[in-house]
Amino acid sequence: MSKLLRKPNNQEIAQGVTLVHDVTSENSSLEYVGFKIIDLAPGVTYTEELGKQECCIVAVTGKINVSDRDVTYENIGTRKSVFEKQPTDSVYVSNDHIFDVEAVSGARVALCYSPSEKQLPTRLISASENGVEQRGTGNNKRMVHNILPDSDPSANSLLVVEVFTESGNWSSYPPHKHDQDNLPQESFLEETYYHEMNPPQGFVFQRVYTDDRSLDETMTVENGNVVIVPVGYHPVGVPEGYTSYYLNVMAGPKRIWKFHNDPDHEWILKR
Ligand SMILES: O=C(O)C[C@@H](O)[C@H](O)C(=O)CO
Repeated sequence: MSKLLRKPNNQEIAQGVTLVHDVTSENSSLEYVGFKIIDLAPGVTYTEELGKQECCIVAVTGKINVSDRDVTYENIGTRKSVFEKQPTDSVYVSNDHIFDVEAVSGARVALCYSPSEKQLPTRLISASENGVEQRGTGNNKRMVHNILPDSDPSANSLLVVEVFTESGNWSSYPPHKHDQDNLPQESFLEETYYHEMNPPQGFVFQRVYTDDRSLDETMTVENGNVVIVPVGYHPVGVPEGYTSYYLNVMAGPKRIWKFHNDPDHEWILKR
């Protein structure tokens, strides 16, 4: 099994709280990005003390209340399935806070982390604030929900987006990378991909590779899997009949998404 591909772990860590994924700097090669998926049964509360990390709490599905013990946002979350293709609500909580996530209905919640020292205000990022972008042409069309783009100064390091790629299409394509801290040409951002497919028996292919091919892995990614992108290009191809959803978390030393296209494939943009 690839070191970059994570299957759901589904560990019940408390009654009604299932830790589906847990990517940390201890169990991966990532330094800047941490990622969890938790499933909560209705009425159950998950609590976490952040320490020196900031967190973007994304209501992937279901309704939740989120509190940093100072401010509380109630009944947030907009969809039963990501494939309703509606943006959802999220909450940014800065380092050194304790937060509670209480499930109003059964809920799947993504917790996106990055190391952080400087406190910023807790903030509701409402669904209506998500910039919805249609990118690409032909079989490269995809739709993006910008939850925490680099134009939004709410976070110190985190960048968070959702991407929907229709049947037979490609995204993160032509292949691009962001693994050099060399602005203004390119930024260094690690990344995680949390994938879902509709219908759920579907799969996508994701390749992660570097110019020198010291890393070159092509993964068959199934519903609920996470792909870790420490470096390299990371295109996604979606087979006919299936729609792909993924939630991207990116972070690095500078909060700028400046990518570099693979020169071998950049011509695709110029057709
Ligand atoms: O435009 C896309 O296809 C989405 C990707 O850019 C994705 O968010 C990513 O690769 C980030 O580096």
